Amino acid sequence: MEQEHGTCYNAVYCRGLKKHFGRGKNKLEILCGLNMSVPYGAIYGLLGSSGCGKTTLLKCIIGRMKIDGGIVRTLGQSPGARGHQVPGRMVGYMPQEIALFMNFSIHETLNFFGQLHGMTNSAINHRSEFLLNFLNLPDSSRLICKLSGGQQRRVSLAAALLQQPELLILDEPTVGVDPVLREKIWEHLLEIAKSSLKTTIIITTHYIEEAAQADKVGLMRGGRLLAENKPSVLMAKFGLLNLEAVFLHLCHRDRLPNNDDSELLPSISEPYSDTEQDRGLLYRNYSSGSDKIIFNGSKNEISATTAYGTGLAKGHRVSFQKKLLVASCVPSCKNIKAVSGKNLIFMKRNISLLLFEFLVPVIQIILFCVSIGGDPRDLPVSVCNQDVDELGTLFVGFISNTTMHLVMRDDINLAINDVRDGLSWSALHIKENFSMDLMTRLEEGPRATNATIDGSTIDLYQDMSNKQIAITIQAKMLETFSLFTSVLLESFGYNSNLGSLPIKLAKPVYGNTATTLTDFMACGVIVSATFFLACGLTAMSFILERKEGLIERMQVAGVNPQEIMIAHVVTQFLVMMGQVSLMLLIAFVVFNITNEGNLFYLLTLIVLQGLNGMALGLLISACCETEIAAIQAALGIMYPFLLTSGIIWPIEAMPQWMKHISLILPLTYPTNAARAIMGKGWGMSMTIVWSSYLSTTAWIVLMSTLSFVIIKIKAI
Ligand SMILES: Nc1ncnc2c1ncn2[C@@H]1O[C@H](COP(=O)(O)OP(=O)(O)OP(=O)(O)O)[C@@H](O)[C@H]1O
Repeated sequence: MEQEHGTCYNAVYCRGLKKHFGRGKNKLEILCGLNMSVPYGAIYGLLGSSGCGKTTLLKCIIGRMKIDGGIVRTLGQSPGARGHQVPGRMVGYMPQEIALFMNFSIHETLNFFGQLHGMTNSAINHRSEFLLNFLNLPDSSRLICKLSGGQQRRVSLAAALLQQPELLILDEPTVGVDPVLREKIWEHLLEIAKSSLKTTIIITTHYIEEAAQADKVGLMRGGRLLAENKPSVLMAKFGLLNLEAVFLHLCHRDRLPNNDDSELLPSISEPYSDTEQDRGLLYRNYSSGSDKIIFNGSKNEISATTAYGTGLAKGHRVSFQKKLLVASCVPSCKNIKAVSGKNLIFMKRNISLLLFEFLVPVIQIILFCVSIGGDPRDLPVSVCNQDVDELGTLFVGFISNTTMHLVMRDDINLAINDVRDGLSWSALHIKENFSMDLMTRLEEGPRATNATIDGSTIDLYQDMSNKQIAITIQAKMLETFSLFTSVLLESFGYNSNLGSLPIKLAKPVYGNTATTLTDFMACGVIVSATFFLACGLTAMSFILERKEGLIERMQVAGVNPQEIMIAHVVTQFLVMMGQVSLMLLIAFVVFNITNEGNLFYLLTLIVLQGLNGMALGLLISACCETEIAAIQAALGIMYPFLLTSGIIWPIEAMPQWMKHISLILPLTYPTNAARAIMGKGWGMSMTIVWSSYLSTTAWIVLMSTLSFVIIKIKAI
C-alpha cells in the first residue's frame, strides 16, 4: 500500500536501494539502502560530494544499471520493464560525460536526438533554434569537435532539453558554465517544470547554492540520502542560512556515532508540499498519444492503480500496454533509420576510415596474390658435372634457368659445401662415366649391373630445411630428366615415351595442371579478410561508442542493442559489398585466380562472412570493456581460426580429433564451400555449398544471441 502511494505521488520512488560493484574483497558498496522520493512535476536537486554515488543512482533510476536490492519505480514502473519507456522516450538524459558524436555538426546532433525521441523535423528545428540562442551556441553547422569543452557540454544539454519528456535527468549540466548562463538555465528548467506541469527534473550539481531553487533537494553521502526536503524547510530546520551549511552540518552529524537522522527523510505518503499536492496526481493520457494531462482528484482511485495509464479505460489500457509490449520486442524502423543516418554521417566525415575499409582488403589480396603460392624462382643450385662425354652437359642444358640459377663446381665436395654455407639450395652430381653407363643401362635394360645403374644416376644433395623449395627443385629435376630421356630415346630411334613413368596424369576432372597454391588459398584469404575486417571494425566501433557514453545515451533515448546492430549492419553492408566486389575483381581480373563457379553464390557467401564477422565483433565488444582487451581477444581468435579452418592447409592433413574441431569453426565450411564454388563450379545442389550457408547463419544467430544476453546481463 505504501509502495502504491509512493509510486502514485512520485515520478521516482526508491526504497532500500542497493548497488555494489565488484565481488568478494573488491566489493564496493555504492548505494546502501537509499530512500528517495521525487514528486511528479518537481525539480529535484541531488547534491553530494564527488564519488558519493549520484551518477550510479541516476543510472539505476533510468534503468541503465541493475540494482542489487530494494526497489526503484520510475514513472510508475520498474525501469527497463517490458513495454515501459524508461529507458526510452519518456526520459531526457544529459550524462556527465559529453557523449556526443564529435564529427557531427550541432544541427546533426540535435536532429539525431530529436529523431530518436520521435520529434518532427519542424519541431526539432524550432526547438533547436531556441536552444542554440538561449545557450549562446554558435552557428549550428559547426562541428562538435571544433567547439570548446564548455560549448560541447551545452550542446549535450541542448540535446537533453530538445524534447519535453516526463522525466528529465541532468547530470551536472552547469559544470563550467558562467554564472549568468547558469542562472538562465535554472530559469528555463523552472519554466519547463511550471509551464508544462508534466516534466519532472532531477539535476545533480556541484554548485550547492544553485539547488536552493529546486522544489526539493536530496543531500547524499556515502550511498544514502542524509535528508530530503524543500531547501527552505531544511534551512529553517537547522537555522542555517544556506544549503551548503546545511549539507556540512548534516555530514558532521552523520559522522557522529549513533546518529539517527531518519526523521529528515519524510514518509512517502506525506505530500511534499500543499501547493504541489495536485502535481502528485498528474497522469498522462497515453490512449490518444497526445501527451494530455489528466488531473485526478481521487486519492482512492489512484492508490488502487499504478500511476502509469490511469487515465485510460481498463480495456484500452490493457490493449495499449500490449501494444507497448509488442513494440518493445520488435525493432523500431524509426530508431534504425535514425541510427543508420548517424552511421552514414560518421562515414561521410571519416573518409580516411572509409578508404581504410576499402584499401585494407584490396592491399591484402594484392599482397597475397603477389607473394603467396607462386613457384620459387632463381634458386641457386651448385652443379658438379664430371661426365667425360656430352650427355651430362646435355642434361644440364635442359635444367630450367628460370627456376634455378646454376653455379658450376669442379668438385662435388665444393658443391655440397655451398649448400652447407647457405650459398645453394641443392648440389647436383653427374658422375664421370654418366654418359657411358646411361647408354649401357639403356642397352642392357634388365641385365644392367648395380655399378652401371649407380654410374648413370644423378645425385641430388638438398637443403631440406625449406621443404617448399626442396620440393620445387625435386619436381623440376624430375621434369628435366623426363624431357632429357625422351629427347635421348628419340635420337636413338626409340619411342620417346619409353622413359616415362607408367602413370599418366590424365586431363583433370576439376582444375588444370596450372592450378597453383594461390588458387587453393585465395578463397580462404578472401573469406577470412572479409570476416576479420568486419569483426574488428564492429568491435572497435561499439567499444569506442560505449566508452564515450554514446551507446548509453542512445539506449536511454529508447534505442535497443538490436536496433544499433541492425543499423550497423545496414550501413556496413554497403561498404562490404564494395569491399568484396573489389577483392574479387582484383583476384579474378588482375591475378587470374581460377573461378569456375557462379559469382552470385560466391558474393553472397563472402558477404555472409562479413555479417558473421560483425556478429563476432559484437560478441567481443559485449565481453570486452576496453579496446586493448578487444584487440587481444580478436588476435587470440584470428590466428587459431586461420590455422585450423583449412585456409592455409587442407584440413585432411589434420588428426581426426582436430578435424572435428575444425569443422565446427565458423570459417571452415565457408572456406571449403568458396573453394568448391571457385575451383569446381559447384552450386547449391552440393552439400558443402548449402551447408556453409546454413553453418554461417547458425553462427550469426548464436553469436548475436550470446552478445545480446551478455549485454543484458551486464546491463551496460
Ligand atoms: N562501473 C563501475 N565499476 C566500478 N566502480 C564504479 C563503476 N561506476 C562507478 N564506480 C565507482 O562508484 C563510486 C560512485 O561513482 P559515481 O559516479 O556514482 O559518483 P558521483 O557521486 O556521481 O561522483 P561524481 O560527481 O564525481 O561523478 C565511485 O567511487 C566510482 O569510482
